[in-house]
Amino acid sequence: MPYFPLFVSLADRDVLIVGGGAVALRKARSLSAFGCRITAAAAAFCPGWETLNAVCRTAALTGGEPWLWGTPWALVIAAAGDRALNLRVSDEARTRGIPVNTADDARACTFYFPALVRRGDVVVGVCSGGKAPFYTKLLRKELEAAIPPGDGALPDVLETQREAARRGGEEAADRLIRTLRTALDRDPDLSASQLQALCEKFWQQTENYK
Ligand SMILES: C[C@@]1(CC(=O)O)c2cc3[nH]c(cc4nc(cc5[nH]c(cc(n2)[C@H]1CCC(=O)O)[C@@](C)(CC(=O)O)[C@@H]5CCC(=O)O)C(CC(=O)O)=C4CCC(=O)O)c(CCC(=O)O)c3CC(=O)O
Ligand SMILES: NC(=O)C1=CN([C@@H]2O[C@H](COP(=O)(O)OP(=O)(O)OC[C@H]3O[C@@H](n4cnc5c(N)ncnc54)[C@H](O)[C@@H]3O)[C@@H](O)[C@H]2O)C=CC1
Repeated sequence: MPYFPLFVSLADRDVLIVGGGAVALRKARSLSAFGCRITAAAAAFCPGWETLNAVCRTAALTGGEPWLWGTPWALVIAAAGDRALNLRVSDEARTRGIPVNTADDARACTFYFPALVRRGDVVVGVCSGGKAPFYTKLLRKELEAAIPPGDGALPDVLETQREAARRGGEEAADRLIRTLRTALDRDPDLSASQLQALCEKFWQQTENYK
């Protein structure tokens, strides 16, 4: 059964990552763009953690340590290189009703970590139902190439165009987006007011626009 992509706010929420290797770091990097506070706990941390705004606690763990569970975590990621530790962390999180991702066992996950493409507020998450992460990774690379970098500027300006887009119809609305993309492709530094002006010009030139 496929998993439903639930887009939730992590702003100002606490996330626990158990593990300090490359896999834990990749997940921490992905999460750090979403405004959560990250606490990582591991016996050792690989290079790269120092560039992240994460609280790193160095300790050999069994997963049942009371100090690990004193915080109301929004999410828990079990990504240590120790299967027994990851399973214990997964159990402890599930007992508390906390969504948990277990990096070495798809069956011990209550949610999967997606491959991500992010352009500002535009977020695409890819998942293969836990079956083929290397396929998920390829799809992510293809989507990276398909979604222009400038798309991150679109939601803020298009938010102001919803009524006009409804009145203009779907075909015109699609053309408006392509027009803005072309402009951003030429000049990625266009300001919000310049984009707004382009929208107004677009509608003035659009036939049948009432
Ligand atoms: C269930 C899941 C749980 C979870 O969320 O971690 C899971 C589980 C496992 N992954 C394993 C291996 C690999 N995972 C990757 C890569 C990624 N894995 C990610 C997600 C997920 N992986 C979840 C399912 C997602 C889905 O439904 O598709 C991505 C999308 C997100 C991220 O981790 O950031 C990220 C790509 C990000 C990107 O590129 O954008 C690579 C490739 C690489 O690293 O280059 C390999 C090596 C190749 C291989 O083995 O296939 C193993 C075996 C471990 C072992 O044998 O030691 C398990 C355990 C198991 O399958 O039970
Ligand atoms: N889901 C995914 O995307 C992938 C998952 N994996 C799995 O993810 C896990 C981690 O992989 P890597 O980061 O490459 O491993 P790694 O060996 O580089 O790092 C393991 C980390 O776990 C910590 N650790 C291990 N036992 C511990 C203990 N008892 N107490 C505290 N810390 C402990 C180590 O200190 C280290 O920080 C492995 O189980 C691997 O099989 C591997 C590839 C991709």
